[in-house]
Amino acid sequence: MWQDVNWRDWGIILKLDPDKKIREDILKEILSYSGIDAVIVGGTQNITRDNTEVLLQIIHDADYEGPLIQEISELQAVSVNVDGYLLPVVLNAGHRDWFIGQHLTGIKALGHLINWSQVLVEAYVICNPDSAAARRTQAIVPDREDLLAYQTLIEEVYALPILYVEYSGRYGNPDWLKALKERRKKAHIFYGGGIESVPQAEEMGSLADTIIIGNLIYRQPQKLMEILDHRSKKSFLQEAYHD
Ligand SMILES: CC(C)=CCC/C(C)=C/CC/C(C)=C/CC/C(C)=C/CC/C(C)=C/CC/C(C)=C/CC/C(C)=C/COP(=O)(O)OP(=O)(O)O
Ligand SMILES: O=P(O)(O)OC[C@@H](O)CO
Ligand SMILES: [Mg+2]
Repeated sequence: MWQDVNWRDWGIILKLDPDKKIREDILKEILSYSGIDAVIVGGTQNITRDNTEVLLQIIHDADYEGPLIQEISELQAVSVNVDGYLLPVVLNAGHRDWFIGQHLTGIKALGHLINWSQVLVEAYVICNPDSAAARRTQAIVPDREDLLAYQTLIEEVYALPILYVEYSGRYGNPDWLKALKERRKKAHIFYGGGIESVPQAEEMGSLADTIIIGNLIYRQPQKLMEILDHRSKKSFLQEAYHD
């Protein structure tokens, strides 16, 4: 799958959480907007097969034709009803489970069934110590120097395709993203965390290759629609900011 889509051109991804509540009609309205390049289904807490399949069915029923990706955080919730998978590896995890342990377990359990062309690895650096993801992975919060070193590590040592700068729940430091952008040689940069307005989407959209919006969908769907509307009208991510 991944070799057939221009995922490096994705500007905005929506991340839908099976554990979060939203009215179905509002979600379907959001999914009908044209400024969405891909939808990720995933989250950190209470992800089950049941709530994942319910959400996937709603997305399949909506007026959305783009890529539908599952970000795997629970082995038992892996679904076949998606186009592809993003597999997180948390570089700054304080426990090896989130860097290597869960992955070994998963490969031993499902290895014979996995079509690896459907899998893309994301190297996470979790920067907000108050996020559920940070607590779950016992993340060792990086400073600016650490973050830049992680970038070099994944480009030159591990050769991973995506650096995911994860501020989940909090707006990050644009200066850090600027430094990553200036140094970047190979790894595509995902930024996610606290995007709640058009100026914030523009700012992080100009620094990261792809921005991910999560909580806003549930907290202020109207604001998300403003961002998507603005993007469709101005094509700001593709034209103004991608150089
Ligand atoms: C059909 C078939 C067999 C398909 C194959 C599927 C496949 C590719 C299997 C791979 C096998 C494998 C290697 C499995 C391991 C899976 C696994 C459990 C890996 C660990 C993943 C991981 C490191 C999770 C940690 C948490 C994390 C980074 C989650 C990502 C999502 C995230 C950060 C959400 C935001 O959460 P947050 O905002 O903090 O919290 P809220 O939910 O409260 O908002
Ligand atoms: O929920 P928010 O803060 O938008 O963050 C998006 C995403 O990076 C979460 O994994
Ligand atoms: Mg979240």
